[in-house]
Amino acid sequence: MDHEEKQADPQEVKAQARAGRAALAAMLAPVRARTRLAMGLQIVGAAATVVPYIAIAELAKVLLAPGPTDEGDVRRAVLIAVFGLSVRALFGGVALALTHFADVALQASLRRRIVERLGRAPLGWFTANSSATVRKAAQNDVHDLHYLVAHSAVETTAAVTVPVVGLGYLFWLDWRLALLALATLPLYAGAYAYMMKDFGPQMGRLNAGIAAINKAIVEFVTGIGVVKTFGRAGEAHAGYREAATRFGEHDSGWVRPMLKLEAFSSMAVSPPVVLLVNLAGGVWFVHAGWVSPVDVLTASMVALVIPSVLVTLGFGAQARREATAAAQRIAAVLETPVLPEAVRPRAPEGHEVVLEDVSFRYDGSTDVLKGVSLRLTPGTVTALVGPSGSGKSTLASLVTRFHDVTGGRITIGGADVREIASERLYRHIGFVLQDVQRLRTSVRDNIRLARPDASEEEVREAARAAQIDRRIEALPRGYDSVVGEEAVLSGGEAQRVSIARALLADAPVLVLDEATAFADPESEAAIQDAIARLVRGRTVLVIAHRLPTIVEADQIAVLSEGRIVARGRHPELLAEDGLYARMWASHERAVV
Ligand SMILES: Nc1ncnc2c1ncn2[C@@H]1O[C@H](COP(=O)(O)OP(=O)(O)OP(=O)(O)O)[C@@H](O)[C@H]1O
Repeated sequence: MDHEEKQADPQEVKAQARAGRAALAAMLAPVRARTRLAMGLQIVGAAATVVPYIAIAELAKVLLAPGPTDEGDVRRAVLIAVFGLSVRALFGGVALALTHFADVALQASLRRRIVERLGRAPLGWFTANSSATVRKAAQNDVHDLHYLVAHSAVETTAAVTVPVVGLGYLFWLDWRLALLALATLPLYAGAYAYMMKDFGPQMGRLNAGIAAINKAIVEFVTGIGVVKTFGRAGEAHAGYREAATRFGEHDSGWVRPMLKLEAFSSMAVSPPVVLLVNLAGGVWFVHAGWVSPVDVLTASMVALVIPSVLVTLGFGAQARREATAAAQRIAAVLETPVLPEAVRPRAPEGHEVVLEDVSFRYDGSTDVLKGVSLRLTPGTVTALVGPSGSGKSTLASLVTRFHDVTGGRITIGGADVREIASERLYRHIGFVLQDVQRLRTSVRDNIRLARPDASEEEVREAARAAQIDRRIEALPRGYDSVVGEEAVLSGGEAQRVSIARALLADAPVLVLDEATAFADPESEAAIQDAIARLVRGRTVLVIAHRLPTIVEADQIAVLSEGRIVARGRHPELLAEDGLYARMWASHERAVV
């Protein structure tokens, strides 16, 4: 196991942090004005928080003063306290409402921008991985901004304003009282600075330790079958034990002393200690004749408020860190490459598909397809065959414009696919792929995805032709069953739903990836039958895995390492005695 603890390059970490802050600032720009207004209101509201304390002190002075109590003074003190509380509630409430409205607007606009951007992303961009990223960005990451926008700005403002105004009042009252209110803070700050001294690298080591333990657990669990079979449980445990021991050593070496220090520093700002210091010091001040007992009481109340600022600032910093990371992920999704839409779109005339000298690379350096030219005549089936990795799926995905070619061009009915408006393109071209697109909605809606206005009879007709109608009718709620919940479909069944969808869409050009392995012969025959119906009369490009499709195809294109190395019908290619004949021979051997 690798125990090397990788330390990130500090320059890189700094650049990352800068990029994160910039992404966050750009994302929050639309709500900045409202956030600032809310902070302004909150300063007034928070300053008013101190007013009742002062009013109570004044009231105490009035009540404790020798001689008869002046009712007018009492009433005035009470009114001032009520006024302070009201201003605080009103301004604080409006400030929070403003930031919450800003947050709702920001979330909605970010989600809209994500959807709008993804609507223009090439379909080839949508993989399982990218779907997870998008889901995380649209749900969790956008939500992670909530605390920062709706709460943090306003709460931090309040947390800073209250002690500052309170201290200002204490300085006005007596500077010694103000300093007394701050007396325990240097202890806290000193302990905190000491804890933070080595924090970054130590946390890195701690996280590396946890990662090592997790890795050992995953290794053990995923290999448990092999481990048990060969009676090696002891050895497998050793990896975990070693990782756990290292973690434990580090834990006792750094974390435990830190925890003691933490407890000490928290105690320095805890209410009992603050109260004790202020009252004890206050008693001394009173004896010295510097202040009155009522002033000591007021100062103690203000001193109690001060530590709360530390907690709120801590939360604020944490929220900012999380929001920064979230903003970076959202920014990445918002920068998803998009397929350019033609300014003056063209309409295809006819259904012939022509690939002219097409090249393609995923990564900007290696050509996966090199100078591929191919003509797909309307009403014929072209079968793509070739070894694994030769570029068959890539070629099919270019015809459906899941990606744009990096060289050459592809035309449908004489128009470059890049010049056809995408909505029109997908009325013209249908696809049934292995990685079957199943939506979490009713089977009916899955079938009529391309034609939402299709009648019930048309949906059923398509399902019948795709040989899936009886299976759907046997589902708990028939066509209303939700795919993935009530309708758990096997690979073969899902592909037949896709075929029904393509039949209903009735696009004249069809790209088809035949399923490789759906075991039972009944399902196999049903799919074969459904496909035969589907391809009839269309321009078809099929990634062929089944013998009948290949043998009966009007044209077979043999791909090898991104080039078409042979083209023709089955008997012609066999006679050429090249790659195709070799593939055929090994296939026959495998079948026999
Ligand atoms: N999304 C992708 N990003 C980067 N490279 C890819 C991507 N998809 C495929 N490739 C690479 O392109 C080459 C052609 O892959 P492709 O899937 O088109 O071949 P294939 O003939 O369809 O293979 P198979 O029969 O195994 O499905 C391979 O080297 C593959 O690694």
